[in-house]
Amino acid sequence: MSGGWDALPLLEELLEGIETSYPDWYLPTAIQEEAIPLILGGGDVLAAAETGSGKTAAFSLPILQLVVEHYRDISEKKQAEKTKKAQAGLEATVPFSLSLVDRDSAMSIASGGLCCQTRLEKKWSGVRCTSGVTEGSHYFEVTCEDEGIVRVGVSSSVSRLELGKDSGSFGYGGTAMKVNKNKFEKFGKPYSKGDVVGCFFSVNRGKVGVGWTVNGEDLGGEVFNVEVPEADMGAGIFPTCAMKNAQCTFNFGKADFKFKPPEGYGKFCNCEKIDNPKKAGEDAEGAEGGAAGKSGGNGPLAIVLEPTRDLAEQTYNTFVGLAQNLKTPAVTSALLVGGVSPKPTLELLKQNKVDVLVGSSVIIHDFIKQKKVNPARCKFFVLDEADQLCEKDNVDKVKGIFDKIPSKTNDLQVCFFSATLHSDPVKKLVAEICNKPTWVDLKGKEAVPDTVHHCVVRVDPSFNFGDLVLTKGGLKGQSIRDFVKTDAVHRKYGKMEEVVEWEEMDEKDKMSEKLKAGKPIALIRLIEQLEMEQVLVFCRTNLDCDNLEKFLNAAGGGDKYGAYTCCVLAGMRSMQDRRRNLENFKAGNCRILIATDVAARGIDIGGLPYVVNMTLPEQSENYIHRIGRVGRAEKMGLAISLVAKQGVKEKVWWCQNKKKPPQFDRRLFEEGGNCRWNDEGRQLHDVEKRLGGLKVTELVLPELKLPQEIEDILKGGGFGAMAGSDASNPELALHLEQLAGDVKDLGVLEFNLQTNWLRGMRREQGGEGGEEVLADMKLTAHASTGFAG
Ligand SMILES: Nc1ncnc2c1ncn2[C@@H]1O[C@H](COP(=O)(O)OP(=O)(O)OP(=O)(O)O)[C@@H](O)[C@H]1O
Repeated sequence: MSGGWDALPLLEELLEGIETSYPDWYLPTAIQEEAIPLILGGGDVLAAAETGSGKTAAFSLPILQLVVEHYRDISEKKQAEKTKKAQAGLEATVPFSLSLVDRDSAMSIASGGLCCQTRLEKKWSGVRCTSGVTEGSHYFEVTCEDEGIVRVGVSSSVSRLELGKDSGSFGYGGTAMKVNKNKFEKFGKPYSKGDVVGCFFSVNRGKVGVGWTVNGEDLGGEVFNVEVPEADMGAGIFPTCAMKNAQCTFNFGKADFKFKPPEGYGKFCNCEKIDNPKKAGEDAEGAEGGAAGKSGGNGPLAIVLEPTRDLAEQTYNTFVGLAQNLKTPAVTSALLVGGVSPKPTLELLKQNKVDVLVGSSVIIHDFIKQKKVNPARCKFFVLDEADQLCEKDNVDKVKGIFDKIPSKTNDLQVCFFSATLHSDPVKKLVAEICNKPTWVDLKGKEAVPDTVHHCVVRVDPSFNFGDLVLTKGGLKGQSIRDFVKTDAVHRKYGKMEEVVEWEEMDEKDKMSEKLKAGKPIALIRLIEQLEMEQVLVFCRTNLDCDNLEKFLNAAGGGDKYGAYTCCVLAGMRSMQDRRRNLENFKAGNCRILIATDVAARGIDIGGLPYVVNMTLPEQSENYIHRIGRVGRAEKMGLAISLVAKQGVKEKVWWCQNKKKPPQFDRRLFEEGGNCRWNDEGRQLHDVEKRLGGLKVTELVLPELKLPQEIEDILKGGGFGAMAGSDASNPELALHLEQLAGDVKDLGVLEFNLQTNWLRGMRREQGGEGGEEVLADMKLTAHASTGFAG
């Protein structure tokens, strides 16, 4: 049982996006419940679930969230960095402490700003005080708290932190050496852990004098007294230390000194200070991040591949719909498919505004090759309808794209989605591009929704189709056969030059041709008998689609009120045509959508009741995808396949070389031509095997005898209605009856409450006029609850 959308770890804005764009998605589907947390958790995911089970949202929701989280992460890191730097800037200006910015990065400063430490053994790390002087005589102390080498002294604000290297820098180290201008001289005595080094110094009109004490012992007064060139003086002279693997604590005089300063030198903290000019730098990156929180290179963060342009467009629309309420940051999706100008997307890509790029594998591959899409930043790679993407022509493109993504550095997450993921090519690609993927297999091999009923109608070509007349449409009363147009594979009904007369054909060819002519007629009988409001019809080839369209138009196409209005969704049509046709069909302006496998895979047409296969698909996987256009989102669907009567075969075009039909060679493929006998028996066997049994119904023209369970559904809610909404369902009917009683009781209760309250009011006010209101209320109650108060 679903825990609801709230049980999924999705952002509030995405839940709002669902509510706004898809108000009828009351609960997540099973694949959404399984896949969303997995994808959000990171790692590669392979998800197989039945057609129409909501797989698109199962990957688009988590991908959108991961994109948002990626940007928020960057934003947060920048914010933290900024805060750290701001903090550092603040503390860097606290007077008489060790600067958090004027220091080497290996030098850490403890809170309080007086204790410093470095663990580098081979390299000097230094730090200067936040305050300095340009005048006067001053004293400070440094206590050594650790083994390691310490060098204590003063330096100008422009000197290097490695004390003693410049002319304005003076140091005395634990190895008993003093240093200025990088000149080391033996001096004083060694000091180390536990010793207190005092530094007394004077600055007077560009002259700097420096001397040291160890544990209170003066080592000889100002042992340096030198003129410092103005350019090396910077802003002034600052207490400084440099160390290797050591720790020490400064005392600028705020606490009592351990040893008295030499005569004439005051507490450094009492000086007329100048501030260390080195402040926390501006955070250029942080400024760029801004409210949108977007940065980190160009190119899309997610690439979603689809096998066809129509599907890519559909998935792109889902991304846009679900991302509606994402504002901080907003997530931009873009589409890149053939047949649609790429300009707007390329412009967005140029401006580095594309977060999710959805497109067909071929086109995205081309644009990557042309360097117009940069996959360098891609972190999420989704293969929808993955089994089709693994087919011969596609798989090289997919691999080509994958190879260009720096998968290791980007920690790339790869997701495969499809109704059928068990083929060898899929397994091979998974092994090549996935890293220990998690499987979500909700249906195993038979990823078919329970809401789809299957039915095979045997077409007997020996039936005299010429006797059938149309009962509807503009040609009502006329024989149908005159309008049937076949693919001319037998030359009888086509407009080919070498017409072969019917009498010249052998029996096998005649049967095949009659079968071809019989199937569109059977389709019309089905549409009429089942009173199909809408149906999606699959044909083998573009040519078959064209011919069926012509036949249906002749039989009664026309506008949306025509008996057999139809439009085509096939690969040979332009993108604009396909889009318009699909929209027309979805809007209910046309009854029959004729499609090829390539065009209709994954297409989502809400509540579609019927699919008819004019011929079975070559691969049984495609049967799953075809029939998956119905029975979506828990709606009932019926899939009917027109299959020849046993023993009869249909000759079909077999175009391996992609020649256009007029150039087709009608000889069989084995003889060097472009034809072959379609093996429907084998195809049916494959489908039956995949589904675990199919109901075969013999076609009896003009009446079709439908299986009882289909008749039952037709008498109940019908196909296209929600599963379980069948009014003949006695349990449901009982439940509705009980509910109706409760609703009625509630209405009575509310009515009584309100009338009593009104009567009370009336009595209080000494009462005129209340009766009218009561009468009014009674009317309202009648209207809303259907009973008298
Ligand atoms: N949680 C949900 N509740 C109700 N309907 C949903 C839900 N999620 C998705 N849908 C709807 O279900 C239908 C099928 O969704 P989708 O196209 O994502 O299916 P699919 O599993 O990708 O199918 P296919 O394998 O055919 O491509 C769509 O109309 C979609 O709007």
